[in-house]
Amino acid sequence: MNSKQPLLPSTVPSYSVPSEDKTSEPAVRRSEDVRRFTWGIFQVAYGAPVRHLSLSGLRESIRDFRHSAPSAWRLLVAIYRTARTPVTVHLLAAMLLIIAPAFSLYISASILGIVEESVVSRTITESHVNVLQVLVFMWLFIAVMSTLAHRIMADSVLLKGYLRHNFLPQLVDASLRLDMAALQNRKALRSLPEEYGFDMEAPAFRFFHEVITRLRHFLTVVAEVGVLVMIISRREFHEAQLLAFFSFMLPAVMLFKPSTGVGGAGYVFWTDNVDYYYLAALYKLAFSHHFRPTLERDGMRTFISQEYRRVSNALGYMNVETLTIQAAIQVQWYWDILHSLIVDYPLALCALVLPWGNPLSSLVTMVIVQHATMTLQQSIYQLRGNQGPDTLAEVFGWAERLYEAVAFESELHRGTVKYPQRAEAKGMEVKFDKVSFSHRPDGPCVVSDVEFTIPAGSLALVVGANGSGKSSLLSLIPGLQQPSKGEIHIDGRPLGEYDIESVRGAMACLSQDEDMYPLSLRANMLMGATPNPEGDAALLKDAAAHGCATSLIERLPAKWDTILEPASVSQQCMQGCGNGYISTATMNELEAHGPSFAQTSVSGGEKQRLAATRLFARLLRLGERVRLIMCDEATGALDSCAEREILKNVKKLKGRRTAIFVTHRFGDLVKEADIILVMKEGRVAQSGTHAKLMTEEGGEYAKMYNAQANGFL
Ligand SMILES: Nc1ncnc2c1ncn2[C@@H]1O[C@H](COP(=O)(O)OP(=O)(O)OP(=O)(O)O)[C@@H](O)[C@H]1O
Repeated sequence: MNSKQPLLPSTVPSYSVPSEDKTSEPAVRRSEDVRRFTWGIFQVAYGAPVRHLSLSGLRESIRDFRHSAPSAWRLLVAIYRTARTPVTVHLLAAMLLIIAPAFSLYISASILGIVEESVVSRTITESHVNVLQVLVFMWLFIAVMSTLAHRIMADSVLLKGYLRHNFLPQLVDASLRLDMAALQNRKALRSLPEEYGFDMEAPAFRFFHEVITRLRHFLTVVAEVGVLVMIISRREFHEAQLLAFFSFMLPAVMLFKPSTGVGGAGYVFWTDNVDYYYLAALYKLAFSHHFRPTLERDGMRTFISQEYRRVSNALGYMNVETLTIQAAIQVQWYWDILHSLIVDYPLALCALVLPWGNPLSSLVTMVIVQHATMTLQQSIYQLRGNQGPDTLAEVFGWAERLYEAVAFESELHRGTVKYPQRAEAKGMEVKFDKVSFSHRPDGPCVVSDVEFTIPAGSLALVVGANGSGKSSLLSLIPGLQQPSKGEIHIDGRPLGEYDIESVRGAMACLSQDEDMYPLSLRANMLMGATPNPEGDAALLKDAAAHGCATSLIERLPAKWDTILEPASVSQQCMQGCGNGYISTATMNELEAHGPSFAQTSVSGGEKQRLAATRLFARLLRLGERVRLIMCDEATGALDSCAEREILKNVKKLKGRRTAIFVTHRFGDLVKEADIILVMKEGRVAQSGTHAKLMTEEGGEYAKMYNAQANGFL
């Protein structure tokens, strides 16, 4: 959708239906790469098809092939080594499917030849009978074998299992190596599985399947045309002409007929019709339960209902269903007629020329034409249907991208120095030396030229207005983001020189909006720890007490085993893929016996209690190893008792560690802080103790403090 398009117009302008219906004959308006035309209320844009036969296109394809072929070959070999037996079976099945239709065509023509000879000579010899029997037996054998081969190719369960087992652990590592910067880079992500793909396709299978299937379908057509040439060479001139016509016209029509009205190119579509977007928004408001509480609360039910009717009337009977346009823009009419004559009704054309030939011979030719066209049709449909948007050269490119993803190494952290575990250390010293940072390379600096030192063991506060850069600043300390300028020093050494995992191992952080992982609460709290059946229960109890979450966990349905947001997996067949609708009784069965993926809702404050409990579990577990505690406005949703209690507990456990708190609430903490950094528009506007900052006249800190203090008057 056009981002400049206002979604909810203040006034709905009158709507006019486009005068021309250009559905069947797209009116091309632009001759550059992207072409556009109007389709009902929609604008359609598509890339000009580039897959025409041209020397430059051919050269480009060959160059792409040569570029990607080594990776493709490497991946094919790796797949073979991973799953020798399933791959061999798969390849044998593919070979059988290549020769089966051509062979069957050959056998049927041979049988018809024998029948024709017998009718002409009015006798059937014993050798003819023997040959006939062998041919029929072979025909049936091939039919059975190709049915089995189809099943093997379609199933591929074993092959997928091997691929999953071999490739997924590598991809898991690759994904976990992606740092925050890389996560914003779509190129780095494009070959990694989607987060919802757990029970979906096996890695590299699609590549293998595409390569084998495309080759198979191509070779199948070649083999069929080859057999047809053999058959034609044995027929009389008149029939041979007829056969030749169908053998070459049919593949030509089928192959050259564009698959859609835009030549099979991918396309996008949108509309500038404001009513359309307004109606879509009203539809969502009416049917989404998410908005029901606010709509009910504000008494908007009647308004939505009336507006829906009004805008629906304004839009009239225009089709707003994008499914039709999504599915396909129809091909030009003359292609459909040509297709119908040559491909769908070949026998009608045959019958046209019948009176000029030998009736028996023509009859045999008609049967051969019937069989040949059916077989060719099927193979060409498969060949075409299998062509996704990518060419074979592009499919080869998938292998290259997979290897790129597996080989990804973070650009950010190359340091190797382990952060020292000194028992006598007071805490972690954090120094910012003229540090600047922006979230995007071309974006504004959200941290600008920041300089400060937080001595080891001190308590530091970061305060400032919303958007002043506090969280961004904190994210630089564990190296989640890389400064664009300047350097951060930890205990006197540049952060970049450290093995970042070891520095992070010495930190315990709590951020603003922390979600629980889709695991049990117990697993959340003890993640990474060696299981200790006796100690764990005590640790969890202690952590929950510190995080004010004891009674909350008691109330949860499965206590510590509760999973707040389980990672759900599919439990239903896909309709429209040969499966029918799932009956109510079947759904009831699933509900009664299947595991529940229902989410357990907790309030914002309860979520923060659990996140705080996780922080305390880490602190209690790692003990002295943690030298820096960072809390980024982690108590904003808590009631004041819980907030006070949790902060008191953090301070209690702080010990000799350094602690950095980002806060908007100027409670007792400000008076205890050794250093307060006041952020304003990405810069440290002031720094010092509370007492010092309060004396700085007209200072940002005093203004904020007084505003809050006066708020309670
Ligand atoms: N991932 C991001 N991508 C782009 N810009 C971002 C991103 N995160 C934050 N920003 C922008 O950076 C600026 C500083 O945001 P930051 O979250 O650091 O401020 P803050 O002081 O912590 O705010 P608050 O008090 O509201 O939590 C803001 O303008 C924000 O919009």
